[in-house]
Amino acid sequence: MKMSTLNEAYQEHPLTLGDIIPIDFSSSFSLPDSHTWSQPIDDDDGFSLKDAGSSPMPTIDLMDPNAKKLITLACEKWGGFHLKNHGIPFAVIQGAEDELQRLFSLPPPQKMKALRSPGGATGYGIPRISPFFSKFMWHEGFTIIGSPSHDVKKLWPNDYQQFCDKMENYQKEMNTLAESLTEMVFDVLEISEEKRKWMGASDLRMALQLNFYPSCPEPSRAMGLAPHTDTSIFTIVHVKESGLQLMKEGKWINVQPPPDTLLVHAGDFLHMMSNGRFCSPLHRVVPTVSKKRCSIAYFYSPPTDYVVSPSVTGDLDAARFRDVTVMEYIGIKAEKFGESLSVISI
Ligand SMILES: O=C(O)CCC(=O)C(=O)O
Ligand SMILES: [Fe+2]
Repeated sequence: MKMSTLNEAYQEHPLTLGDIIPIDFSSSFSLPDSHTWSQPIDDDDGFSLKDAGSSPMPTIDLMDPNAKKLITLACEKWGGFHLKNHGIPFAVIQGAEDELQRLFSLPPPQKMKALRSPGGATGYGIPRISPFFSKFMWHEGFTIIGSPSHDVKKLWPNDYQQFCDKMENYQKEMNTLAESLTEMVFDVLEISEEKRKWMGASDLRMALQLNFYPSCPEPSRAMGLAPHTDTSIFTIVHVKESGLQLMKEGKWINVQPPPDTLLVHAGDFLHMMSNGRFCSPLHRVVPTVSKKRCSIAYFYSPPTDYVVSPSVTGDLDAARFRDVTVMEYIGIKAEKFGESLSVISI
């Protein structure tokens, strides 16, 4: 069996404990200086968070006979879309969300038992991108790769099976969905059968990120999740609340998901494979209200030894990125973060 992508790559890029351990949010009645971002978040571009009620990004019906074309257009224009009729049973999504709530409701000392190790990829902790910012985010997370049993046993020694079952069901459904979306864009990009050999049924190697944004005493000065792009082909996010924003033409756009949809967006690997045609949108989460918020992000990526290379279809096009293995790119991202795509640009 292949080693998991992130577990392997992160061993080389350990963090300090200060960049893993969250504060005790439940006893923070005002925003500490360490978590206060300099600008009130909703003032920087005049795009009011009070308009968070609808999303300008397209909603695509997976059952639509034109789905492939619509997905292509949305990936070109936005780097993402809302997906309805995605086929994932409500009970599977609700099951995962219930377990997420159960986990983050544990008392802080209990959650600390499953703390991510400095060179590790899975378990409990603050966002892995924290070292790139001078302030901390109003966020706690739990990362799962494959079976979560190793980490969850530390939280519920006798009662971990339910959590594992719900998360594994969720991962299986997400894998099937991500694979069919990826097949569509790979067809459009004329990616060869040879380059798709890694795709296969019930692959549990992908990362699942449970995000929890505790209720916040001063939301307009806090950052839920700082701006980043994802290291994936596609990321599929289950989220109900507002707060997620995508950067489009220099402006932050609110992308409040319509009911019963999943949010799908491209990551850096699809950007590279499409030679820049599909964007990997910069995105962030801002706490819009003092209420808590949660999301589940599934990152669909090729195996570590896969060579990501731009698919150049037109005769006049030249590759804009050099070939890079998934492992190498994860290493570049761990060091260079937002500069990573320019590091491999030709
Ligand atoms: O919480 C969200 O809406 C987005 C989460 C996200 O961007 C991530 O986990 O990479
Ligand atoms: Fe993300």
